[in-house]
Amino acid sequence: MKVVDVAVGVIKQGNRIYISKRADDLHQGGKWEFPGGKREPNESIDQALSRELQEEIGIQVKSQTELTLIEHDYGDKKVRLHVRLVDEFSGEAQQQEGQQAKWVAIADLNQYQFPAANVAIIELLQRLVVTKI
Ligand SMILES: Nc1nc2c([nH]c(=O)n2[C@@H]2O[C@H](COP(=O)(O)OP(=O)(O)OP(=O)(O)O)[C@@H](O)[C@H]2O)c(=O)[nH]1
Ligand SMILES: [Mg+2]
Repeated sequence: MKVVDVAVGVIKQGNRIYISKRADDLHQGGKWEFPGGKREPNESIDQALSRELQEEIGIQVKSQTELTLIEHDYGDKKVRLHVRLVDEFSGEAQQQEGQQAKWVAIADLNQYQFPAANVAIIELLQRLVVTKI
């Protein structure tokens, strides 16, 4: 099965992260996610992330740093998540297609249901907080 490259943005303001709810009819629908999406042909991950965050939540990324790379096989789909920390941006994060979204303290991320591949991202964020990024 072909692996799908996905640019994922962990958008951070203070100790809070922006999460949004995936539409019910999508892959892993109804779960919470970090905004982002599939890389298009001829696009770098940087470009894909900037485009997706502009399209999905209306912000302009000013800096992105690599956090981690996660490969996950959902059985029906294989993804490679290129996870980036975005802590500088302009504009106000707001869902452009009306999905639910919220800013959540890193310590509280466990209270939300994410796709299985995200468990490792949340563990990493919580570890980084303890050691202070
Ligand atoms: N955006 C995003 N996708 C994730 C996360 N975790 C995770 O497993 N994925 C998977 O990555 C894949 C691509 O994400 P996506 O559906 O946002 O892609 P997209 O915005 O390009 O959607 P589109 O196909 O409707 O244009 C999906 O199969 C999704 O289940 C996450 O935290 N954020
Ligand atoms: Mg998306």
